Amino acid sequence: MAPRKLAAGNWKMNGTLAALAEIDQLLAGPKPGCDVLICPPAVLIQAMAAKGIPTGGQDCHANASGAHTGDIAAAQLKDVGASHVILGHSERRTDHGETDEMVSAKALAAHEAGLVAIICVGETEAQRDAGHTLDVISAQLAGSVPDSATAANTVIAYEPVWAIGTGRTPTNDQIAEVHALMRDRLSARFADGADVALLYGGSVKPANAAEIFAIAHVNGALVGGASLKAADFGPIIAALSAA
Ligand SMILES: O=C[C@H](O)COP(=O)(O)O
Repeated sequence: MAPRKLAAGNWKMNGTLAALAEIDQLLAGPKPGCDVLICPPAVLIQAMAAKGIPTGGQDCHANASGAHTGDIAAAQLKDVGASHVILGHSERRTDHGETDEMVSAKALAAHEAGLVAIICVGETEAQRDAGHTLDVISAQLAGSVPDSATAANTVIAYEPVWAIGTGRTPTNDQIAEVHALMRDRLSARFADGADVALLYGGSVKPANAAEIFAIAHVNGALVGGASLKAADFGPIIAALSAA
């Protein structure tokens, strides 16, 4: 089995019920040649899933239930229609102090609840400038991906922190280097590591999508800002379908 192609939109803390109509219209067209997923704020998951839109969460707690005010369990995401959950996004790692160990525990909880975990890794600009990118990615993969991972329940997203929301992207060679490393590491550790989908994320837009999707071991994208507008996300889905 080859990795499945996935165009995943991360709405972050954006969007309202009114925004669902636009994305609904986009996905109502002919079936694309790739999987499409929208990860809206948690309060919109149920309404989005009810429209038949493949939907994911942006975080979950490592525990199945309990006294954790403000948190959401993986099974609760699943209960309202989510199929995936983004974990370890750099904004969670920075804003909420999430460590690799915490991300791994959350991913295990997601797997146990029957969700696909989209586990994010990525270096800061300082780490890249210091020549530490490959070491950082290796350590994040080793620490954030639990032993329960398979190609069916896990997707890895490479998101250089400095490329998120900045309009800057790595060179094609830089993306290729990290994706090849991730493929090697996953293949060495997991029997079906060659089939785990690897996404690139960070300032993906219609103008650069086709070029990024042509890079070896790039199986799709985790798209932030450009997933909020059908006029932008549509061409990205089309580029991945054609890749
Ligand atoms: O999860 C998505 C990423 O953080 C990328 O965001 P962006 O496409 O707005 O740069």
